[in-house]
Order: sequence, then C-alpha cells, then structure tokens
Amino acid sequence: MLEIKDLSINFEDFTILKNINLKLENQVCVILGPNGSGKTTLLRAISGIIPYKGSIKINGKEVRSAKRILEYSTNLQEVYTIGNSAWDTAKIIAEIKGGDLKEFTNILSYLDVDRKVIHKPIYKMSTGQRSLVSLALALFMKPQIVTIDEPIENVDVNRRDRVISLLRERVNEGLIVTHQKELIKMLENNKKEVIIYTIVNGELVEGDKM
Ligand SMILES: Nc1ncnc2c1ncn2[C@@H]1O[C@H](COP(=O)(O)OP(=O)(O)OP(=O)(O)O)[C@@H](O)[C@H]1O
Repeated sequence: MLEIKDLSINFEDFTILKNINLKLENQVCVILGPNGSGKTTLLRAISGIIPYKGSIKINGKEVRSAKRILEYSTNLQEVYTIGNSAWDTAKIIAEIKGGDLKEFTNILSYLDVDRKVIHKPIYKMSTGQRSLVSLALALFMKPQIVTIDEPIENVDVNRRDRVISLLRERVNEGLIVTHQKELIKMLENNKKEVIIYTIVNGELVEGDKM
C-alpha cells in the first residue's frame, strides 16, 4: 500500500509539488501533466532518491527512513547507474532482494533486447534500449509496488505491444507516468481499474486535465 500525505517538494526557491495526497491499494495510477510539471519528481520522491516534506509510506514504512533506494522498484534510470552494466545492476538487485536473474533475461528475451546490450553501461545504450532494460530491471523481481516513468515513449511499435502486455501482467500497484494517453485504455482490463491523475500547478488533480 502506498500512502502519500501533504507531500511538497521544492527545488531551490521553486515549489514543484504541493499538497499531494494519494492512497493506492492494489491499484494502478497513471499520472499525466505537461513538461516540467513534476511527474518524474514525484516518482523520484516515492523511490527515495530525493528529499521531500510530508509523508510517503510504502506498506506503512516511511520512504525517507528506508535503508537503501533499491528497496523500491522503479524504472528511473538514475537508480541503476550504480552498476557497470545493466547485467551487473540486475545481479546487485537480485542479491539484495533475493531474486532470480533468469526472470531478468526472460523479460529481455520477450522484449527482443539483444543480449549484448545488457553488458554495456546504461549510458551507452540507445534511448529505446535504455527504456526496455530499465523496465526489465524494475519488473524482474515481481515487485508489489512499482513506479514507471514513460514506459513506451521511445519504444518501437512492435515492442510497445509487449511492454503493454508486461505492464498489464506484472503491475498491480503503482504509478505510471506518461504523455501517451492511449496507454490508459491499453492498461485497463476487466480486473484492473486504472486511476488517472494530472499534475496541475504542482497539485495532483483527479482525472485527465490535459
Ligand atoms: N534536481 C533539480 N534541481 C532543480 N530543479 C529541478 C531538479 N529536478 C527537476 N527540476 C525541475 O523541476 C520541474 C519538474 O521536473 P520533472 O522532471 O519532474 O518534470 P516532468 O513533469 O517529469 O516533465 P517531462 O514531462 O518534461 O518529463 C522542472 O521545472 C525541472 O526543471
């Protein structure tokens, strides 16, 4: 369960997010909003990467008091640059969390990512490859809660369908940031409700306000 109360985030003298309240329990939430509105900032805060005011609790535990950022599953690429390559990073995640690396390679095969790619540092991958590998890293441990930033933005049409299938199958609770509104319909099925929010002037407003 994810519970956010009175969250606000400032960078230098600017307030990026304010009065954010959100509760998710076995729900998927899609976050819309214009460029620079604070979508990625919200995911960074939930992932424990940046400081925040207010409260963000995952299963009752305050994120800022988590011992390591890898406790939470996210496809934010900055989380994964700690490894020399995506493969090294997957090994670190699997070791910390006690998971199966085979799942990582299975997802990469499903997304048709060349095995050579995962042995490159993340910064040497193409933009689309980086998206696919980051998604595989975020999902291979079958996490309960995930945050996903722009999962289909730079992905070709054929792989896009596979990314959507993976998200439908594996994401039961979490936040997905996108500019691609068609993703909302694609994620919905008869079992899953997708809640939509838009960041408007730093606040989280229910529904599609774009
Ligand atoms: N570390 C930082 N220091 C200062 N300002 C920052 C920092 N990170 C983000 N910002 C600013 O915060 C605002 C929100 O950025 P963010 O990346 O969250 O936007 P976004 O909604 O994800 O945008 P986009 O749709 O363009 O990806 C922007 O104005 C950005 O310049």
